[in-house]
Amino acid sequence: MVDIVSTRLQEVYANWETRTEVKRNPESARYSIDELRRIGQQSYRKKIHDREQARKIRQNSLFRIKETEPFSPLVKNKPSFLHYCCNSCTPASRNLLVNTINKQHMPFGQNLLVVNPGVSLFSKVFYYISHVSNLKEYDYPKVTQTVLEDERLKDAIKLAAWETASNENCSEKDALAKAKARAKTILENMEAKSSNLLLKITTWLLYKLLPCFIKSAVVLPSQIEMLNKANEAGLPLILLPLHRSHLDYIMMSFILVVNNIRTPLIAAGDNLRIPFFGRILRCLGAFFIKRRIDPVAGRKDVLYRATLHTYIMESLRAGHNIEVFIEGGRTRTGKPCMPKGGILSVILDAYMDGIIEDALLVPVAINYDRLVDGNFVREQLGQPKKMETFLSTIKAIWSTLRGDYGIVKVDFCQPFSLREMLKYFQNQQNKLVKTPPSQKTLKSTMSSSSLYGTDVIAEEYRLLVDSIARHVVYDCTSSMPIMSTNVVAFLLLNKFRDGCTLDKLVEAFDAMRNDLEVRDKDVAFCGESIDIVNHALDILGPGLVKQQRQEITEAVDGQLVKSNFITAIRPVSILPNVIELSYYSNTVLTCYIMDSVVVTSLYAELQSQIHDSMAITENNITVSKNRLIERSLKLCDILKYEFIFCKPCQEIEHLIAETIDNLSYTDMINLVEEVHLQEEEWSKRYARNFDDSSDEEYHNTKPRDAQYKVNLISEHAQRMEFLHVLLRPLIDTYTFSAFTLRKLVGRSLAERDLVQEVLSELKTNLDRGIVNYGESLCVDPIKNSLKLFEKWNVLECHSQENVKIFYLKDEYDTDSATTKIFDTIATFKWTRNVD
Ligand SMILES: CCCCCCCCCCCCCCCC(=O)SCCNC(=O)CCNC(=O)[C@H](O)C(C)(C)COP(=O)(O)OP(=O)(O)OC[C@H]1O[C@@H](n2cnc3c(N)ncnc32)[C@H](O)[C@@H]1OP(=O)(O)O
Repeated sequence: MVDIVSTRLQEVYANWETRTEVKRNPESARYSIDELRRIGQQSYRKKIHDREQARKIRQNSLFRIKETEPFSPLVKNKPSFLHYCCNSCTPASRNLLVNTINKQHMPFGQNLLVVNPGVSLFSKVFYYISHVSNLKEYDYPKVTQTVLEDERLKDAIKLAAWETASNENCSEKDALAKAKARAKTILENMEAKSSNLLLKITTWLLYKLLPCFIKSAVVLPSQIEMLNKANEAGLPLILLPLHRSHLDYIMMSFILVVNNIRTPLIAAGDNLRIPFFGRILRCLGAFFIKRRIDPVAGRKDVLYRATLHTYIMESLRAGHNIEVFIEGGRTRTGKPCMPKGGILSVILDAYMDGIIEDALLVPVAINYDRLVDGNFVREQLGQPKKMETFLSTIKAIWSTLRGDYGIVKVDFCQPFSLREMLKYFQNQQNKLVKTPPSQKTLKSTMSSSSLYGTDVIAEEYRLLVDSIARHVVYDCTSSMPIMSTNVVAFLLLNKFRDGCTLDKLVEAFDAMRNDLEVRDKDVAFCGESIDIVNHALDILGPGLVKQQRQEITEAVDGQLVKSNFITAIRPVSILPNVIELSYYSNTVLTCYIMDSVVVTSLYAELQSQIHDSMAITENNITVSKNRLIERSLKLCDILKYEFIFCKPCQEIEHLIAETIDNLSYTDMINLVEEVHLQEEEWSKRYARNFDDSSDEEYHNTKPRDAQYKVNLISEHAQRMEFLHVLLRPLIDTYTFSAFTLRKLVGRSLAERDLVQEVLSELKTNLDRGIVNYGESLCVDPIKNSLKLFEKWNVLECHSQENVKIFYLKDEYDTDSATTKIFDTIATFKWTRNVD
C-alpha cells in the first residue's frame, strides 16, 4: 500500500530529485552555455534513441517477455472466439488479430474477453459459467437507514420544512412530514442495490455479447495487479474515469468483476433511470443523481444536496468503492472536458470529517477504436440532445451488436492517496502564502453544518477540490490509450487533408508512432504499420475516409506502359463527416498541444513583424523568447476551457519555456545566444528550470531575454506548419465567436440563440472560404468561448426559467470594445495574405 502511494508520488514529481541536485550543488549550475546546450540536446536525442532501441527490443522479444510474467493464467487462446472474430472482420483486421489475439497476451496488454477453460470437465464444457460462478462475491451493505437517521440530514429536513412552512403557508407539522417524505423519496430514487447474482449474470452475458462487436478488451496485467493490491489495502477506491461512451461503465465493472475486485457504486445521471434498464443498472451499482443539482437556478435544493451528501458519506463509511465520471458527461469532441467537483468534494469531506481514514483515487482512461455510441455530430451542429428512452436504448443495443468497433483499451493510472495529496497541496499553499503551517491546516474539525459542504466552503477549499479534479483529468489525458484510428484521423486531417497514397500514410504513421512513444504515450496497437493503418481505415469506414485503387501508368519511349496500382486515401473533409473525424483526431491533438501553442504564438509574433521582407529573403527571422512566452501564455489563457495544459502543481510558464527549448533542440528554431545572453544568466536560467518553483530567490530574478532564429529549411518549415495547423480550427471558432459579440451590443440573447448566431457566422464564412475547416463549426468550443468571455468580464449571464441569457457588461457594450476582444483572439489567426 505504502508502495503504491510512494510510487505515485515519485511519478508525479519525478524530476524533482534532479532539480534539487542542481540546487544543492550550485557547481552543477555553473556550466558554460555551450555545455548546457549540448547537455540539453544530448539528453533529448538520447531519449529518442533509447526509446527507439527499447521499442525494437520490445518488438523482438515481446512474447518471450510476456510469458515470464506472473499474470498469464486467466487468459488463454480460445479457437471459437478467434474464429468468430476473424470471420466477422476484414482481412486487415484479421491480420492484426492474428498478430495479437493468437498470442496469450495482446502485446500492449491482456485481452479480458478470453477465458481459460480450466481443468475439470464441467469447466471445459461450460467454461464461461464455470468461470463466472467462481468469481468472488462481496458484501454490498445498504445504507438507507443510517442515511435517514443522520443528524445533519435531519437538520436539513427541518430547514427545508421551515422554508416550506414560510413559503407555502402550511403548518410546521405538515411541512416537516412533507420534507421527511421527500427525503425518503429522494433516497429511494437515488440508492444503489448492488447484487452479486446480477453482476455474475451480466458478466456471463457480456462474455457472450462483447465479442459480437469488439475484438478485444485490453488492459495491462500489471495494472490489474496494482488494482488488486489497492483493493486489498482496505481503503475505499475512488475510480475516476474520463467518459467517452456508455460502454465505459460496463467495461469498468466487467474488468473489476472478472478480476475479483469489489465493484463500485457509480454516480449515474438520472437520465439513465429509464424503465427496466434503470432498475438493472441500480442492481449493478448505479446510484442516480440529478445532472443539475439545483433545478431552479439561484435556489439551492438543500434537501436534495443533504441527502446526496449523506448517502455518499455513509456509503464510504460502509466500505463501498465509488466511481465518478468526473467530467459530468461524455466528451462530445474527443478532448477531455473540464471536471466537476461536486461529488469529489463530498469524498474530501468524508476524509476531513474522519469518516474514512484515507481513500485511493484512481484516474482511468478508456479509449475505443470506434465509438460505440455513434457520434455527436448532430449535437455539435446545434441540434438538441435526444434523451434516452426504453425504445432508443433497445435500438442502440441492437445496432451496437451488429457493428464492428475494434479494440477497447483501458488504462488504470497509479492510485494516489487522498491524504498524501492533501498533505502535498497543504505544503504548497503554506509555502506560497507564507503563513505558519498551524494556521493553514486543512484537516478541519467536524463541520457543524455540511449541507453538501456548501455553507462551509471557503474559496481555498474549492480551489483544492478543483486542483485535485484537474490533476485527475490531466493524469487520465496523459495516459489515454492512443488508438490506431486516432493517429490515422489526426494525420489525415492535419497532414493529408487533400489526400495521399497509402504508402505515404503508412510512412507518416510510422513516424508518428515513434514520436508518440518518445512522448511516453500509451500506444494501443502493435504489429506492422501497414496492417494497423488498414485496420484503422476499415474501422473508420468510407463515411470518414475514402479509399480508391488507382492505376498508375508510365510512358516509356513515348508508349504508355501499364505499371502499378496505388491506393489513394482521402479524408471526407466536408460537413458533417469532418466533425466526426476530428473527434478521433482530437485524442492525439492533446499530445501535441504545447508544441502547437508555442508554434501558433510564434506565427502570431512573426505576423506582427512580417513586413520585414528583407529578413525573410535573408533567412534571418528572429523572435524573442520572452515575447514568445508572453504570447503563449495569452493563448493558453484563451484556450483554458479547451485543454488542461499542465498539472495544478506545475507552472505553465515553465512548461512553455521547456517546449521552446525542445523546439530548439529539434532545430526548428535556433538560439542566437551571442546576442543577449550572458553565460552567467543562462546558467541561472538553467538552474531555475531544475528548481523547485517555490524558491523565492529564483522567483525574484527575472531572466533576461533570448533570441531565436526561425529555421526556414523546408523540413522544419513543414513540421512547423503541421504544428500550427493543429489549433487553427479552434482559433477560427473563437475568433468568430468574438466577432459575433457585436450582435449583443444593446441587447441580450439566450445561449441557444447566441450559439446559433456563431454557427451561422462560421457557416457563411466557411462557404466563402474565409474559414477553412469544417470542424470549426462545433457547439462545445463555442460554449467554452462564451464561458471565457464571462471569465474575462466581457459577458454577463443570468438564468431566466432555466435558460441562460447573455448580455455584454456595460464597459463592453459598444462596437469598439467588442472589436478589441475580437482583435485579441484574431492575433492568433494567421491571415491568408501572409500565408
Ligand atoms: C459486470 C458488468 C457490469 C455492467 C456495468 C454496469 C454499470 C452500472 C452502472 C451504470 C452507471 C452509469 C453511469 C453513467 C455516467 C453518467 O451518468 S455521467 C453523469 C453523472 N455523473 C456526474 O456528473 C459526476 C460528476 N458531477 C458532479 O460531481 C457534479 O458536481 C454534480 C454533483 C452532478 C452537480 O453538478 P452541477 O449541478 O452542475 O453543479 P456544480 O457546479 O458541479 O456544483 C454543485 C455543488 O457541488 C459543490 N462543488 C462543486 N465544485 C466544488 C469544488 N470545487 N469544491 C467544493 N465544492 C464544490 C458545491 O456545493 C456546488 O454548489 P454551489 O456551492 O456552487 O452552489
